[in-house]
Amino acid sequence: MESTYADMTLDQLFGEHPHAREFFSALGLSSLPEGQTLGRTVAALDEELLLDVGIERQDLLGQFCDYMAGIERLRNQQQALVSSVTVLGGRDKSGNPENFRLELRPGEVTCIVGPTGSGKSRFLADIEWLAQGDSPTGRTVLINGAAPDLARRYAVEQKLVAQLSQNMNFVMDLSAEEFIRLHAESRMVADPAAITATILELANSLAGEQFTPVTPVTALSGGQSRALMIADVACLSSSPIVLIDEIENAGIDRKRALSLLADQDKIVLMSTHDPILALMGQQRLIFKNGGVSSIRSTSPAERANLTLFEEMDARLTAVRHALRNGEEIAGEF
Ligand SMILES: Nc1ncnc2c1ncn2[C@@H]1O[C@H](COP(=O)(O)OP(=O)(O)OP(=O)(O)O)[C@@H](O)[C@H]1O
Repeated sequence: MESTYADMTLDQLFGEHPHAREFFSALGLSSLPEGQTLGRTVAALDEELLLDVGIERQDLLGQFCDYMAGIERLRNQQQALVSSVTVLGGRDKSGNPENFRLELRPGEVTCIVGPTGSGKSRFLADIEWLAQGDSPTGRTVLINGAAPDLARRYAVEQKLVAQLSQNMNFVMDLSAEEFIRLHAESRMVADPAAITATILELANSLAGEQFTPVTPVTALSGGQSRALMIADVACLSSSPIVLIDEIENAGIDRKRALSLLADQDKIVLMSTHDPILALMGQQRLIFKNGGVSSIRSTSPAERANLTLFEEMDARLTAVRHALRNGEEIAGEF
């Protein structure tokens, strides 16, 4: 394991494992050269710096591995909490039975597509509510194959489901840093300052437009709030299920946001009208008239098309930027 981490560059390491950064921040080693491998970085660390943090150079990688193994254990515990979510079909708006049994596992992204008003948000609401045949759709949600107990349905702490919805309005008079730090402290993490810094950095890497730690949460744009909440859910929330009601048009790096959540072994369900997002999931549910009309796995051919659509999207993004900069939209884009 030590050599795997040692051979990764720091930007790779921090990109794939957001928690890795906290280990170094907690040691006071926050400004590390990100282009270098971890092994080289450790070899080049100043002797006095190491003396200050009280750690031997040869022990640093081993301690880092222990820390990462601890993070993995925590993740497994969370996974043990919810190893599957099963949704049993109910009925569509006309009362026709849906006849499906859907099993969702940690680390999977499931997309929900269908025309406006076809019941996508209702489906997410059924999961959020852990419906037991008692919602307008008559669907039933099982956790680990069984009906969840009442405490789970009404829990305010340790909620199973975190929800990211399209409209996010903050009403608190706090800066982004204060807001996240309050959350970190309430979750009693070992180093709230370090995790707050990680979340703010991650959110900025997802958001199109940067914001600073002192930006009031009420002044964040839609995309920035969205990015902040995604980073927060990925790093701080213990909820194993994440429901996302549309992240298109939010001006954030959608692909990274999704893989970040899936990498944290969350069960991700996302309602979307965006074809790129719809093909990013492992499977998609197609809605009609309030019911699931079919379930499709993303095929290899669709994945190949996704690459093409992403290139088209990148071109359109370039046009959008050029328009915003007042440029003429002519020639190659
Ligand atoms: N199976 C159902 N039985 C009864 N009512 C339903 C059913 N499914 C959805 N509805 C109701 O239909 C309305 C529209 O559904 P919903 O808001 O979920 O659509 P949507 O696909 O999310 O639309 P949009 O894409 O515009 O957000 C809601 O009032 C919802 O409660």
